[in-house]
Amino acid sequence: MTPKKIVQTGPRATVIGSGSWGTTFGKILADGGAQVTMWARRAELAQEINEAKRNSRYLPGINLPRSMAATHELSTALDGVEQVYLSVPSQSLRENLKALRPLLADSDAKIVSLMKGVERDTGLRMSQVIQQELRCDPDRIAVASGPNLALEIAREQPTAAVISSRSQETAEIVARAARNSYFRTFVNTDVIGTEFGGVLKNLIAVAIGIVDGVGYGENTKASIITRGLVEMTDFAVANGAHPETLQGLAGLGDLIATCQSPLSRNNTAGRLLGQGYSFQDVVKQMQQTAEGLASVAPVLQLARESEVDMPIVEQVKMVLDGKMDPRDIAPHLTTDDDTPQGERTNHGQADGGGALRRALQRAFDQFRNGGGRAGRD
Ligand SMILES: NC(=O)C1=CN([C@@H]2O[C@H](COP(=O)(O)OP(=O)(O)OC[C@H]3O[C@@H](n4cnc5c(N)ncnc54)[C@H](O)[C@@H]3O)[C@@H](O)[C@H]2O)C=CC1
Ligand SMILES: O=C(CO)COP(=O)(O)O
Repeated sequence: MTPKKIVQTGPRATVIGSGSWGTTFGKILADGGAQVTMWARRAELAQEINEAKRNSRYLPGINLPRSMAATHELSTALDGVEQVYLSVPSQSLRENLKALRPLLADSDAKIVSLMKGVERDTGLRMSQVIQQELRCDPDRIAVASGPNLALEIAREQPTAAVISSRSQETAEIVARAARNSYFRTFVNTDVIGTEFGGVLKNLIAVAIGIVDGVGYGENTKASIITRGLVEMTDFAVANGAHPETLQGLAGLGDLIATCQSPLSRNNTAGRLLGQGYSFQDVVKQMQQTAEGLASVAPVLQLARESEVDMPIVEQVKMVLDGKMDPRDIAPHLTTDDDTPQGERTNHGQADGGGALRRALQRAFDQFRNGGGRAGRD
């Protein structure tokens, strides 16, 4: 095949984090014409990317674009940057932002989260942590999500994603940069729904891994995926998302990809739990980030606060805590009482508008009390 000729006339983009997704996203941007610098924690990895155009630990067998540069010096990485893409484990984002902040003090660069977790101690989404730590205009912040298993995209398999920002203009600027012959980006302005889609599908993927590990078949998995989407949508809508976002790439799309693929780290972690490994053993065995494991507790806390039932996530937590034998997991069979439950796939409607009504009530209460809780949308 004739090598592609790509002219790097696009924006100067820096990716913070050279793991599997950060490096893949750097390739997406470079193949779309951006001038890409990767920041890596380890000097040896920066050197490997620069000299061999490889990241052998995270993307074995993948040739990276010749134009892609890398450094382990943050100040070099951020010099003159127009777009900053963040791809570190969610629990380490805040500490990384503290180092970035002085270097971006005079910058109006767009800041894009590629991450799919919530902060364990605060329950905040990544865009909220960015806004807090960089103290920047939320219109400069975007998030990327969708069915985006890194290795498939690094192999240039055709894929779609969504870029979301409160500002349509920012979403479009980022979507134009993060687009090439094998990667297509759509836009929306529902940041809450887009971020929660990515967080919640990880938890459902852990559940699917567990039942897979136990040896249950397709009926069980399809039941959990379908009920999982209801659970994801109820939760996201109660926390301010638009239900249609959860039917899109960042919700259903990512749920399908993550629940089906052995490449998924969340799915893999679940499978190990289902095979009988303890939570501690699973954490030791995982070579890469499985965000779902850290997001379970804060998501359940938010669910309690917003009065949303999450039987699947509850049972995942019980398995993680060693309080439920994986063979007993059957979250789709959970019901509050003996009365047959409505299927409720039209969120905020068939339950008498419960989730929607509760979200409106909360907004009204916050308004009456003179504003929302700090840091939340
Ligand atoms: N891998 C994938 O297919 C996709 C991953 N994501 C999300 O991207 C985010 C990053 O995940 P991956 O790149 O897959 O993880 P990974 O485990 O492949 O790489 C994580 C990177 O962060 C670095 N790192 C670890 N701790 C750090 C710290 N304290 N400070 C700075 N850097 C640190 C590691 O050295 C590594 O380079 C996660 O939120 C994940 O959910 C989103 C879409 C696809
Ligand atoms: O987010 C992903 C695919 O869209 C990657 O999923 P895992 O983090 O489970 O590998």
